[in-house]
Amino acid sequence: AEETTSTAATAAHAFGPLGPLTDLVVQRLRVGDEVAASKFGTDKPIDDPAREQQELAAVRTRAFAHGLDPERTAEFFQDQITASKVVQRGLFARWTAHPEEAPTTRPDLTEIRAELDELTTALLTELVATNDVREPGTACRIDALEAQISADVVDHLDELHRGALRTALQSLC
Ligand SMILES: C=C(O[C@@H]1C=C(C(=O)O)C=C[C@H]1O)C(=O)O
Repeated sequence: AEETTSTAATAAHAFGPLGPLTDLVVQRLRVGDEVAASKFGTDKPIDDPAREQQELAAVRTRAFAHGLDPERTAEFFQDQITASKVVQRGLFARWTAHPEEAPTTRPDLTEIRAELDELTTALLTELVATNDVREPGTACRIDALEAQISADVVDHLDELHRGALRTALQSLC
């Protein structure tokens, strides 16, 4: 049943010029669910500052190579990491309060991190493709809202993931 749900969610598309980027952001949030499942009930902390710094350093270098602003790009990825931790903390709280909802299998964090690395590449490509659309200003904010609100609906996001999506998109424009 889980598998069917995530396949259907992947098929949904957020609207507007920032829709494809937002679809990737939602995909990354969903990987946050897997990260939570891999850490819950272990001694692995939700926060891994060393891993985060390593990701952000790589992103700065790759942003420059892609012709993107390194600081702005790092800020976007910092938001993705913060949003992932919002999801992880929310799920930890949910699973602690309702142990019957906790995952019964524990995915491998190394494999999940490889998925996150692939999403980083896809996100960088989409940041390049939307560089003009993301010119700071009202038009970008409207495009971002359109993408965000449509993603809430088409991806059937719950309260936790809607909040995390807001965090993930907060410095898009
Ligand atoms: C996803 C993880 O959890 C946290 C979130 C991260 C992210 O979204 O990239 C990175 C490190 C952790 O602070 C992880 O440990 O890999």
